[in-house]
Amino acid sequence: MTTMKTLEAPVRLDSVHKTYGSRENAVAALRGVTIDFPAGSFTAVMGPSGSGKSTLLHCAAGLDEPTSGTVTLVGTPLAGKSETELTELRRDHVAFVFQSFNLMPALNVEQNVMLPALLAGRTPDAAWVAQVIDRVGLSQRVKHRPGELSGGQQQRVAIARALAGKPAVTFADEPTGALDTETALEVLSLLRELANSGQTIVMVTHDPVAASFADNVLFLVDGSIVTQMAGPTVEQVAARLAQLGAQAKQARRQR
Ligand SMILES: Nc1ncnc2c1ncn2[C@@H]1O[C@H](COP(=O)(O)OP(=O)(O)OP(=O)(O)O)[C@@H](O)[C@H]1O
Repeated sequence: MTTMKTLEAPVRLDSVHKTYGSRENAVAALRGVTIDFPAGSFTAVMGPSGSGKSTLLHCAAGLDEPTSGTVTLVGTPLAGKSETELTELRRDHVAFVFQSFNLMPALNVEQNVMLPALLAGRTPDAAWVAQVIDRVGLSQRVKHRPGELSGGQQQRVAIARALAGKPAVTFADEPTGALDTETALEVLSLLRELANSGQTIVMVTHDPVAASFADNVLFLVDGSIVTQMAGPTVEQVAARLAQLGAQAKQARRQR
């Protein structure tokens, strides 16, 4: 029995606007985004280059501050929070998985997975660390350094590190961008499992295959969510992207 579904969504954006620069240099990266990411949901964020995907992820994670509107992360409104408060909130509830893995090259697999706990001044739970490393299939590699692992294995270390802190939310920015097809599928299956076990996953991707692992796809154009797709298939996502691309081209011609 889980009570997850009855709780407030761990990530909520309400009328979020983000404008970079000012006056003649102003760029409206988000233009009024309202969306809830429910507990245990896996959402893919897609859209053309420059449509605001990374900005949405950064605002949702408290890494960037909206110009207006509100972001609520695990029940805490982010407005007015200090950098220290935001760092603590992220440390306790949020994990990140990036295209570039972001592992420490001098540390082995086990040490990389333990690092967030050590940085937070906590004693890592060795049994749990061993369990998450096993879960991503790397228990034979605990003493290896990132340089001795394949790209897919490195990304699995990054996912194990994300898992180790038992975060409520994982933000992933093109997590399979640097991986071959087979390892990409392994990483996506892991993210899918995490969502099934109650974590909330928000993933920016350009890849319809990656998006097809999500429960829901948000399509951003020019800083607005123009459409959503539940239960996406690769073909449906690819077709919608092509359609949005054609519309954007036509809109540019008419300007
Ligand atoms: N720090 C910044 N200063 C000025 N403009 C920015 C900054 N960051 C992003 N932008 C602009 O905001 C808009 C949205 O950028 P964002 O990176 O969110 O898009 P994206 O959809 O993630 O793009 P891509 O798929 O190319 O990574 C773009 O026009 C971009 O040039």
